[in-house]
Amino acid sequence: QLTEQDDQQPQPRTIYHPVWIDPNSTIALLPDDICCEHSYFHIPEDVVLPKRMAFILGAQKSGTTYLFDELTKRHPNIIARTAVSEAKQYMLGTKEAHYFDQIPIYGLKHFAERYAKAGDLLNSSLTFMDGTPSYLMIPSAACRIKAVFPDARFIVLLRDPVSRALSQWNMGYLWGGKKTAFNRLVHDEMKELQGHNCTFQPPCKKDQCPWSMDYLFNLQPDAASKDPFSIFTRPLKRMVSRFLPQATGRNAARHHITSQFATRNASHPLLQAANDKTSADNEAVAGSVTALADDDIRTVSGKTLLEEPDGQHRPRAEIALSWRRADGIQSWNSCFKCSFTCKQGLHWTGPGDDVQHYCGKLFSSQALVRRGLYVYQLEWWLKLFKPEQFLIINHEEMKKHPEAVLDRAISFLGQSISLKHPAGHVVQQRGATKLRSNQPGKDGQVNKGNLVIARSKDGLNHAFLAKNSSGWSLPLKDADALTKYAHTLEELYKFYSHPNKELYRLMEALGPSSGWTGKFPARMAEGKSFPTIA
Ligand SMILES: Nc1ncnc2c1ncn2[C@@H]1O[C@H](COP(=O)(O)OS(=O)(=O)O)[C@@H](OP(=O)(O)O)[C@H]1O
Repeated sequence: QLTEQDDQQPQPRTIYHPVWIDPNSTIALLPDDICCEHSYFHIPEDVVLPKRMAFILGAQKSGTTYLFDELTKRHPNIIARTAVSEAKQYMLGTKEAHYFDQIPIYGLKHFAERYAKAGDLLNSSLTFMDGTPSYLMIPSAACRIKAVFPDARFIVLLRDPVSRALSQWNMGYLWGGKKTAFNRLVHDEMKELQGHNCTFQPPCKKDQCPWSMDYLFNLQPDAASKDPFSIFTRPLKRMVSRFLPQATGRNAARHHITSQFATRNASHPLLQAANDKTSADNEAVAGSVTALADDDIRTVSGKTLLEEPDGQHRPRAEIALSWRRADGIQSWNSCFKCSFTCKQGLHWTGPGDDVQHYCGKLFSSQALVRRGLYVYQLEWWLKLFKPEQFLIINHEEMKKHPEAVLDRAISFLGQSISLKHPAGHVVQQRGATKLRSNQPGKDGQVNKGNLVIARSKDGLNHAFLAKNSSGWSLPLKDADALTKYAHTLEELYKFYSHPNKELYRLMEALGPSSGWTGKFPARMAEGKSFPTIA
């Protein structure tokens, strides 16, 4: 019998693609990994998608623009999407689609159509590229890409996380908006991370970290002297709730799954080697960390909070675990949640989703510090894709040997390096706006090698406008930044030394085919990386 509804026009069939996770995978998803479930979206049946899709995933400020431009300008078979207009060529034009990292998401047709204007999507000799550098740190983006392009290829450029952070801060500074000091941003983020148990980092020895009490006294003497403990309240509350005997059912369940995860994770063939090596390190730090963690808990509560309901003390080692990477950052995802960039004014994600929850409310979206925790980001991507789908490049190497890196990237994308044009050449792609040539710009802007340095006072706009060759470098807005923030930079180098080590171990586990070589520089080359405004 026909109902009123059946009488209506047939609705287009909506297929939501939950993200596919290999049922045989030895890597388990945690409850906090649910953002994959929230990443579903509609794939229309009639949408035509590129047969071969590749992404430069990040990291932001690691030379992604240079690489993207060189690949798409100099290789006839590596195709960027078309620009809407020449004015928007460089920002959100051809390079950064920002499609998989936003909610609400536009229809896939919207994503595909600008690629379709640039080349035949079904031509399997063409590789289409999206160079959005925030994808790497957004777990939900990985889920979505998995649903649409499970066989995509990924290029990941990684730069020393400290100079990367400074470069990002400088861009924001130049970009306008709120001019917050670099050390202030770092400090706030560190607090935020600790508040979410998202740091492997041992709690600071009081006077040794830039985000320590002493540092805060210097930075904000008024606030700190009025209520010194307010500074630590939130992070410690989290710790307390985690270890209090009257743990909620959720916490108990979570703990159970966490242990399972640790076991399953350790048995994953890819990560096993890395984990084996890491565990010795973890054991080494556990003791000192335990004492510090204990201290902090006691300080806040005024009593011992480590008692089990039956009066037993929890083993110290278990507390220490919370600061260890394997358990402390039990899931990269839980420390980034299902973060997305929210498009302003729109409030839709999907059935039952709470948009606000995923829109940078839990963590600051700037993520100066988090963006540099590459190893955890990569582990997440490696949960969803095969290692051979990744090429991971040290930014240092690209600086020194750009042509060799380009060749490697071209081969990795399955293209022939014999078709690569010399530097400065622009392949005219179908439908693409003509790119400007490699000539020095107006207003004293000069090309230095492949880097464009704007010498004008309002550096950013000019740097963008002057971007007449691949890659771009922004003048350091605050010429004294390196001196002013020397202490914070120094502390950041210490902070990253552990995750960097873990990164190198993961790279070792992946083997030479990952593309990774060398290490990050131990210090920033003074005055070299950051030109100042003349
Ligand atoms: N060929 C080459 N090799 C190595 N590094 C290079 C290259 N070209 C540009 N750059 C440096 O890359 C920084 C900009 O990175 P991105 O293009 O990824 O920035 S962005 O994320 O798109 O905003 C930017 O860093 P800073 O100058 O420190 O800001 C550029 O100097």
